[in-house]
Amino acid sequence: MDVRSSAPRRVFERRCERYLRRLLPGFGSVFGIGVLCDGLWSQLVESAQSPASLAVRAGLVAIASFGYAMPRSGPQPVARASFVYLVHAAALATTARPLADGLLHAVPSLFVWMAALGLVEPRPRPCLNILAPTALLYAALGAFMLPSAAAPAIWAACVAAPALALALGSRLLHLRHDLWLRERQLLRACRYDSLSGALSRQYLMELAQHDLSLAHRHGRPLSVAMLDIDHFKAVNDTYGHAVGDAVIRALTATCVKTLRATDYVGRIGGEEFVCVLPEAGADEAWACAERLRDAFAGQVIPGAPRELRCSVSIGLAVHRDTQDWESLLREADGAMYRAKAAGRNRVAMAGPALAVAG
Ligand SMILES: Nc1nc2c(ncn2[C@@H]2O[C@H](COP(=O)(O)OP(=O)(O)OP(=O)(O)O)[C@@H](O)[C@H]2O)c(=O)[nH]1
Repeated sequence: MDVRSSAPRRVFERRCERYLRRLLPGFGSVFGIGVLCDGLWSQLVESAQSPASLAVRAGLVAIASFGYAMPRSGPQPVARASFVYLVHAAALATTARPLADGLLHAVPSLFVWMAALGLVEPRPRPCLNILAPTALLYAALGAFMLPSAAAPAIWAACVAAPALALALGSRLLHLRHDLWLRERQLLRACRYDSLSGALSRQYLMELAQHDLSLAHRHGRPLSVAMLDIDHFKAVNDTYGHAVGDAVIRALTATCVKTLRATDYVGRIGGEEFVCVLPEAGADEAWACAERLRDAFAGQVIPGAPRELRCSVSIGLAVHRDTQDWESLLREADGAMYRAKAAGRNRVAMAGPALAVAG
């Protein structure tokens, strides 16, 4: 199966954008240091290099730093990277003035920096958008400053460097996309139960603990419902496990349909589910549980050889000030067992004044 085609491309694109934004300061400053070192080297090796040229370079490197040292809220990273490349390319071109064939001296450095962009921005279009102004600048400089015999060398470099960046980028993009897909699959396998699509026990606990801390902090209500399918073993024994699985899926679907968008459901055991209802006090939780119980009891299980309806027993617990998640869950579990003992297909509320209804 080629999972690549089914992946939401925009999410991956946004991730690439964030990646470029994160790497730009490091990459830009290394580029700037490289440009300065290149200037120093030129001055040491070629005494003709005027100190003024080095000063101009340093000034341009400082200007380029606005492109990568800007706050995150600044312009788009592709525009900033393009600016950094163009200004650094102009800094490299300053060797063109004092040195004979100075422009040709700058080309190898520029070639390396242009080709290296593929490692930072592997997406073809943004990569070309960043490199195009720089390549055009050098092609134009070559046309104006070099004899016609030397200019084609610069033009070849201006085509070959972006081509190399694209080739590097395309390989990297492929690897990163594959890695990203695998990461998503792994995350999905950890967070969701494969049979029902409900949250996994682990992920439900993480979310619930977070929501419980918020409820604590802001003095808001939060309720937990523990659900257990009634006589599930008999369903399995009578109709087989495939129908049992359909019952599990039907209960999840009922929860998803019945709960509010801010509520969530997880499967924490074979036929046991937990619903977390943030912002719901006792009355709202009770109404929600009754709605859910009623909806499930009225649902015909798909795939059963004859008309089959199942029921669920629900235990409710409402969070109090100092309560932790484990004890809240224990209370909901205790209430659910009382709902079973009272005859099943009913809702029970934990607490000193025990209420059971169905
Ligand atoms: N089909 C299916 N069955 C499962 C799954 N996980 C657990 N079970 C079965 O769920 C049944 C649980 O039965 P019990 O705990 O005895 O409870 P019950 O029959 O629902 O009885 P009460 O809870 O007292 O109403 C067992 O037969 C398990 O084999 C699953 O993923 N699919």
